[in-house]
Order: sequence, then C-alpha cells, then structure tokens
Amino acid sequence: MASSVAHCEEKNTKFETCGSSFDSETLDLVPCNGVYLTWKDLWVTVSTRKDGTKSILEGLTGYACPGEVLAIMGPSGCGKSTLLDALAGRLNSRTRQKGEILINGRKQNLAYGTSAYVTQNDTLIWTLTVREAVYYSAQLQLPTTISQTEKREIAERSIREMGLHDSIDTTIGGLGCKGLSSGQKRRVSICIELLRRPKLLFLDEPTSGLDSAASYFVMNRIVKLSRDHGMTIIASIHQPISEVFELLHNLCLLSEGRTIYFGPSCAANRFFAVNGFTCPALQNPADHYLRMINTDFDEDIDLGSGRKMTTEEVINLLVRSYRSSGICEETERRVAELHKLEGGQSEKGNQANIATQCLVLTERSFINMYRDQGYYRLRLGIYIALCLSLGTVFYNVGSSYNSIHARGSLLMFVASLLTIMAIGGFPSFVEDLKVFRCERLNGHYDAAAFVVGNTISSTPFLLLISTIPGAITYYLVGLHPGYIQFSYFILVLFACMMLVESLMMIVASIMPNFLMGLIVGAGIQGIMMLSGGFFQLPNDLPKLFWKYPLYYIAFHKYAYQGLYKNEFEGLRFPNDQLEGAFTIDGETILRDIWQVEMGYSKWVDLAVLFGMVVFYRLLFLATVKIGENRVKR
Ligand SMILES: Nc1ncnc2c1ncn2[C@@H]1O[C@H](COP(=O)(O)OP(=O)(O)OP(=O)(O)O)[C@@H](O)[C@H]1O
Repeated sequence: MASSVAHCEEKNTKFETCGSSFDSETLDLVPCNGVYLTWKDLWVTVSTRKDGTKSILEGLTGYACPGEVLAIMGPSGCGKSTLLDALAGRLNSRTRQKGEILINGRKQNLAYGTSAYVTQNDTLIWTLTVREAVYYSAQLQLPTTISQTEKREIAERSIREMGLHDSIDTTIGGLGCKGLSSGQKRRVSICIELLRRPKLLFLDEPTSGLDSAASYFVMNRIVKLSRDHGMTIIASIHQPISEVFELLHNLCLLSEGRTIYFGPSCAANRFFAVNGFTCPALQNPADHYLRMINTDFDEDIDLGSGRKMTTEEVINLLVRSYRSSGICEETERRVAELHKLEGGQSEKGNQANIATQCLVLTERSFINMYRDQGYYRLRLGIYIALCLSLGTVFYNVGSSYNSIHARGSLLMFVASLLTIMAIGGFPSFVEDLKVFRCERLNGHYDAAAFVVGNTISSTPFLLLISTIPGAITYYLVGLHPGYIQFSYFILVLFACMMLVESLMMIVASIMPNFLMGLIVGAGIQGIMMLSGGFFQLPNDLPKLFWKYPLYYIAFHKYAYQGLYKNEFEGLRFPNDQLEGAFTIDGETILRDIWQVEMGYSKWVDLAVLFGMVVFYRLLFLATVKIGENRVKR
C-alpha cells in the first residue's frame, strides 16, 4: 500500500505539472500517428416499449490519449459498454446518440484497421487451437512484407506474453466441446487484437474470468504496449485488484450513466476523501469507489460516527461535486485543447493483400469445416443413410409405365427435400458469421475474401456429399444409364446444395438468432418448392405470385426440369396399362406429363443453377456490406 501511495503521489504531481504545460508541451510530444479521442456532452438514449425513452449516458465529457490507458469503471448496468460502443461507433440501431465524438480534433470515421475492439463475449473459431487461431490471425493482419517465419514468431511470442504457452496446442472449444477456460479465451481474444498494435483499442472487461495474477500480467502487458507503441487504450473494468488499478492512467467512474469522476486514477482517492468518503487503509480503492455508488442493493452507506447516507444521496453529492471541481474544469480544458488539434484523417494500416487473405481464409475455413462435425461430417452420414433409404424404396425402378411417376417423385425428392437438409449446418454458419463480423469490424480482412474463402472451402465437402450419397441412390434405383447422365445428376445435386447453403448464409447475415433463422430459411425453401412445378404442374399454378414471378425465381424449377430432361430424354416406356399396348417416348413424357419447357437443353438449366449460385453469393456479400455500413460512425 505504501508503494501505492508513493506511486499515486508521483502520478498526482505529474498530473498537475502536465496540466499546466499541456498546451505547449504535450502536443509536441504527440506521436504523429497516435489517436486522441475526445467526447463532449455525450448522450445516449434508447427507446423501449415499456419505459419510453430512457437515458443510458447523460452528458459525458472526456478524452483518451496515446500511450495511456483509460479505465471505465462503475457498477453493473451503469453504461460502461454503451460508452465503449458509442466511442467505437458501434451502437445498435435502437439507440440514439447526441454530442460530439472527435478523433484528433476531427469528426471522422475510423478507417478499418486503425481501431480494434475486444468485446465482452469472445468470438473465436472454436475448432482451432490457440496456436492456429493466433497464427491465422497474424497472417491476415500483418503485411505480406513480413515473412511467414516472422509471423509465426510474432504469434508465438504474443501467445507467451499472454501466458498461454501451456495451452498453445489446446483447442479453443465451444458448442458443447470443452476446451479453454473463459479466462484463457479472453486472453486469446486480446492476443489476436494486439498483434497489429492498433492505434486505438477498446477492451470490454479484459480481465473478466481471470484470476488476480493473470489480471495483473495481462493489464501490465497492455499498459506497456500502449506506452511503447503510442496506443490509445480504453477499457471497461469491473473490479480491478489494487495492483491493476495502479497501472491505469485515467479513470472514468460512472453511475447510472452520469460521471462521478473523470481524471487521473490516482487523484480519485483525494476526490472521494474531500467529499467525506475516505478510502479505508488497506482497502482496494476500486472496491471502495464501487461500493459507494452501487444502487443495486438497498443498503445505506455508513460514514462512521453513526452517520448514514443512502447510495442515491452519495451519488448525487459526488456528481455535483465533480461538476464543480477543478478536475472537471481540467478535463474540459483538455477536451477543448484536443478539439483544436486538427490532426489528419485516420489511415488504414498495411495488412495482407486480398489474394493472401483469400488463401488464409480458405485454409482456416476448410479446417474448421472438417473439424466441426455439425458442418458436413454428420450431414454426409445422414445423406448416406437417406440415399440408401431412397435407393431401397425405389430399388431397381425398371422401365414400366409406372416407373415414370416413381422417377419423377424421386428426382423431386433429391432436388428439394435432400438439399433442404443443408439448413442443419445453420448453427455453424451463425458461429462463423459471428467471428467474421467481429474480425471484419476490427479490419482483419476484406468481406469479399471471406465470401471467397467460405465458397472455396465448402466446395470439396459439398462435392463429396453430392457424389457419394448421389451415386448410391442413382445406381440402386437404376436411373438413366450413362456417365453423362450420372455426372449431370451429381452436378445438379451439388448446385442445389450450394444454393441452399448460400441462401442460409444470407439468412444468417440478416438474422443472427439461429432459431429464427432456421424457421425463416426453411419457410422460404418450402414456398419455393411449392412453386417449382411438381406439386402443382406449371400450367396449373395460380398465375399471380406462384407462376409470376416465383416459378421463375425459385431454383427448384430449373433443378426439376434439368433432372427430368436428363432422365427421360432418350428413354421409352411401354404403356402396358392400356389396351393395344404402345410405348411412350421420353420427350412426350416431358412435354405432356411433366409440362417441361422443351425449347432449350438441360445444360441451360444447369447453367442457370450455377449462375444463381454466383448471384446468391454476391447477394450474401451485399447483405454483409450493408450490415457493416449500419455500424460505421
Ligand atoms: N439496446 C438497449 N435497449 C434497452 N436497454 C439498454 C440497451 N442497451 C443498454 N441498455 C441498458 O443500459 C444500461 C447500461 O448498459 P451497459 O451494457 O452499457 O452497462 P454496463 O455498465 O456495461 O454493464 P455490465 O458491467 O453489467 O456489462 C443497462 O441498464 C442496460 O439494460
């Protein structure tokens, strides 16, 4: 504690000295590419059905400087995460923001890559080991000019610095598979964001889940990095131990969205003491402040000598006292000074080029898809079982007149009901998209690289799922003999699976709640299936909506018609059910029974299906980009 006091006194003197010489000296000392973040009279409100409009943040003013760590503290629900989100430009659409947030004295969007945000919930690819997760991230974030060996070394050094060397080859874990502890996951998330040394770093509860020693080492490392690299760090912290508290430069103490204190962390003790709330000896100052301003429990504050105050009274007193204090004046003076900075536009740092991003993301996504049983492996097993069932139900269908209907039903089942099962991979898509969103917001790579990586990495799995189960059904049933017919059948099945996956990716990007996504995805496909021309023949479909435009938009039409042409063209079926038996040729069946459009070949249907795959993937990219623009400041 003695050292703590000495440290505090030293910092206090520094604060006062800095304060007076701020205008002339500090600006000269500014690392030319550092980020000064200021906010003035910042209000955030949210509209709720129950309470109408509610203020979450009430007129906050403050600043964060390069080389320093600003800690946002306060009881649970006081608005720490909301302040971080507002400063990072990530408030959700239900909230409204008022006030001025400036970067280097300018109102500007943070270029992707200049800032990073470690959110409260760790979003990591759970199938990777710590080494893989950090190394892939290093490959994506660090420029191509750095060699692979150096990137590997940087990744491993960062892992050691975060105290994760013992778990370096442990799988991160999640989705029911045990792996790292929550504190270790926290450190992996921080480690990944520190790789590129962002100029501005937001950390939401960086020490949650960590024991006291780990909290100290992690925060110490963060403080050292901010000093060495001129990084501006803003961290919300719940309950720092005293050693961690001593590391912090500035403190923003909030209660119910109001500022209780903003200034050097070591001067907070004096502020509380002056107001009659002296921190008892041997007590962690952070614990003391939080106990004074926690309104969640109905307990009065004991001021000694039998005097008591309600927490609400303490908060009101501290808020008033801060507003009229010299520290508040100093904060406002600094904010005003920093407003005059007129620094440059934030610039995007160097990172891997788009080709490297595509390659790395393809490899990472391939490994994830291979290891995540729910993605494709389970589906392959189920498809084999289903195709065996189909093969036995329609076994050796033959070429009787009755086989016409059996073949038609089987092809419809393959093109629609078999492919709809791709929605089983939806939870994995949602997890992938969560990681993508988080990494993308932190500027790790381009959205197009993610779409390319995801498409290429899924292709071999989908080809395997189409070929093996498809072959089982094809040969057990005895469909149209010939390699071209068989290959066409597999290609249509593959295209349909790609389409369903793309559709589900679009749904996942709009609707991240996976239960709602599953229902919506299945619903859309059910409707498209109905209009495909099997359940109701094309000429019998109601013209409005079902025929125009849905029949032409739904991929089922092209899949059914392509498969029917592939199956029936060139075959003849004896009609042994009518007197004076005759044979009926495939073309007649297509035209008269299935009402297939015969003006173009089956290859056109296949080309349309692959064209749709490209269109759906581009649509997915567009929805992702639109979603991104909504959160930019
Ligand atoms: N979109 C929203 N709609 C309704 N209320 C909201 C919304 N966002 C935040 N709030 C409310 O605003 C208050 C502050 O929330 P915030 O998450 O910023 O608190 P916090 O200090 O970070 O809490 P914790 O330490 O528990 O994470 C809470 O009461 C929360 O319920």
